[in-house]
Amino acid sequence: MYKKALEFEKVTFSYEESRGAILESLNFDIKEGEFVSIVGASGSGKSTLFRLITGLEIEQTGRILINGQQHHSRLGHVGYMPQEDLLLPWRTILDNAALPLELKGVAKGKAYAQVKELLSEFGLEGYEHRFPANLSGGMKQRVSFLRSVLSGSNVLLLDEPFSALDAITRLSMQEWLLEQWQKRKQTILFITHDVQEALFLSDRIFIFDKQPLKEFQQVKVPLERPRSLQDIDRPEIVKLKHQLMEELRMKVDA
Ligand SMILES: Nc1ncnc2c1ncn2[C@@H]1O[C@H](COP(=O)(O)OP(=O)(O)OP(=O)(O)O)[C@@H](O)[C@H]1O
Repeated sequence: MYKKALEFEKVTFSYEESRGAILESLNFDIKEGEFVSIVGASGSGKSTLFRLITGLEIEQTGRILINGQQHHSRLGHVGYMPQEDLLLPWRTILDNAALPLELKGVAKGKAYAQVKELLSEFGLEGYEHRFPANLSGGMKQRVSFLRSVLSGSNVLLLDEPFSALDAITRLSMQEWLLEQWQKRKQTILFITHDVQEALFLSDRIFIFDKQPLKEFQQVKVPLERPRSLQDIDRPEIVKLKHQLMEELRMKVDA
């Protein structure tokens, strides 16, 4: 039996009961060290799922377990990287990256030392005293990722982290993320609108349909690791990509 990093057991959630449930008795689990992407139409509940996992929203019924444990408050038990980098413009890169440690009460000197150890791996060495406005989009996302890694959790939730980047930067960030994931062996849950990105990165893809979300289709990506960007051009993967895009289109039209 594999170790589970995240479990949903019969989870039901609605923002307002009168408007119906977003999730209804939903069950799924994610293995420790797995990379799972979620694709689905706008409004299908992807961000709501993240808000539940982070503890920003609370389920009405059912259980959510992180590393096999149900927490009274889930806040701080997962690393979360939002769509926009949310770096504080008045703080340097060093101070932005040290924020989760500071919030945990780690002394400033110790927090800086931990950040500095990782700067070169994140391609940020020499930039630590700059402010976010003086960094490229890809670099800002790396600072944001560094911050979620420093949260200390082995479960990371990434909400369309590369959607605002240009195509070339996006591809190099995808490769970089895979390298980091392979090195750190964290569990990643990744929201994207890009089926090709999901295929390149993931072990499994969850396809969210209409609400209420009771169950969803899952696809296991038939690619071994390590992967390179050329793998995406294999005929069987191109075929799967078109199939998934067609299914998503039909769900939107339905
Ligand atoms: N704070 C809120 N209060 C009430 N309803 C909400 C709230 N946030 C989201 N919703 C509704 O919940 C449903 C799911 O929204 P959610 O943001 O989870 O979708 P999504 O799949 O992340 O969409 P997108 O791809 O556009 O980000 C939508 O119908 C949305 O209108």
